[in-house]
Amino acid sequence: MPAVPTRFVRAEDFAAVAQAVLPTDVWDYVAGGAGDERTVRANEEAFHRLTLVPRMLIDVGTRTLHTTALGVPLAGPIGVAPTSYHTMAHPDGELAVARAAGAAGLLNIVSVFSSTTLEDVAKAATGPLWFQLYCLRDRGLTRSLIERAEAAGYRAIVLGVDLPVIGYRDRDIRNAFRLPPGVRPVNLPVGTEQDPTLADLNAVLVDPRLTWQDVEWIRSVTDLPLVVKGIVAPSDAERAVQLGASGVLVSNHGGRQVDGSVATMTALPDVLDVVGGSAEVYLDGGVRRGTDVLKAVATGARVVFAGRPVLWGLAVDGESGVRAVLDLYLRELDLVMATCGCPDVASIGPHLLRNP
Ligand SMILES: Cc1cc2nc3c(=O)[nH]c(=O)nc-3n(C[C@H](O)[C@H](O)[C@H](O)COP(=O)(O)O)c2cc1C
Ligand SMILES: O=C(O)C(=O)c1ccccc1
Repeated sequence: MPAVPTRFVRAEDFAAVAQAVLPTDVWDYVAGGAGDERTVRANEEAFHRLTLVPRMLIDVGTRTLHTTALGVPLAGPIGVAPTSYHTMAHPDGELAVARAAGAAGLLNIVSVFSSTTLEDVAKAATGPLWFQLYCLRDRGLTRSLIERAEAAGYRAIVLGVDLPVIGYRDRDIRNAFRLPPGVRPVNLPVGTEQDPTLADLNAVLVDPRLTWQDVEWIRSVTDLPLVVKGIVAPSDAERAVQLGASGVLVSNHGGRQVDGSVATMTALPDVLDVVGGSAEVYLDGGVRRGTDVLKAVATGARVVFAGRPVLWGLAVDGESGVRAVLDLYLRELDLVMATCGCPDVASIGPHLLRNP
């Protein structure tokens, strides 16, 4: 086990310490969501409503959590969701997260709004990386980012489609939140002299006129598999797959975009009904415990991703804090698989759910 105190028994134990060490406005940026934060809570509550029906007298003496995503071997069906500006949380930022995810053998999705260049993250990484892109107003720049990700060894493009503009986030508005000094979107050509709000930066760069035609264009300019992130409507998932997406990441951006948006675990079964046979389906939002991972995988998710908990670990203790958070997910998942009668990921199925 990593060198962190045993008071960290669950991922959420890192939240309280992270809150204590981060500046208030940075904590609010990470923790907060859109509006009254009903969807932030709904994501977690949807997991709580699902109940498990463990199975007994199955040989679980030898267990493995191994799985794959788009052919990439992984130590488990949990990964790192893309989040912006990791050096806000810890000076080692994205490098610490990449090292921790690699050491754990887990998939790491790197945000285009990283505060470390995508090339430097790739050099530090020892495990698989996917690159999360927002389509920018400047299509030449968008294309060059895809080419840089290909050259650096990223194995998929994850196109974020749920952020035409940044949602109405009460906490950030109240705090007039701005990027801390020295924290910049270094993949992108923006000056270092301004003192922009996130919404300003976003409005300058990200294209709010994006449509399905642009998804086709992005699909056409790369040989990397395409994952569309930020979908909750089954018809949107269907269209993404028709246009050539290999995967769909069911996400409401951690409740940060549309307050009142459906919880991701509520949306997941309907998305699976439509595209589950033809694409891999992933989920994020409110995944906090090994039981949550099990419930999502039992419903049909290939891999689930954690956003805020990774940032809590990063704020608390850099690389080893992230490693500790990821290890908690794996350890909890291993034990809940054993106690539910699942020796491997393939044996996790809807038979374990009370309301499949
Ligand atoms: C501080 C923060 C920054 C984020 N930045 C991005 C981003 O740059 N790109 C992206 O696709 N999603 C971003 N997200 C959304 C996450 O990828 C993910 O959908 C969400 O955090 C999952 O919910 P969870 O935090 O409850 O695990 C961000 C989320 C947070 C909390
Ligand atoms: O804060 C976010 O959730 C996010 O996705 C984002 C996107 C662009 C710039 C900064 C943050």
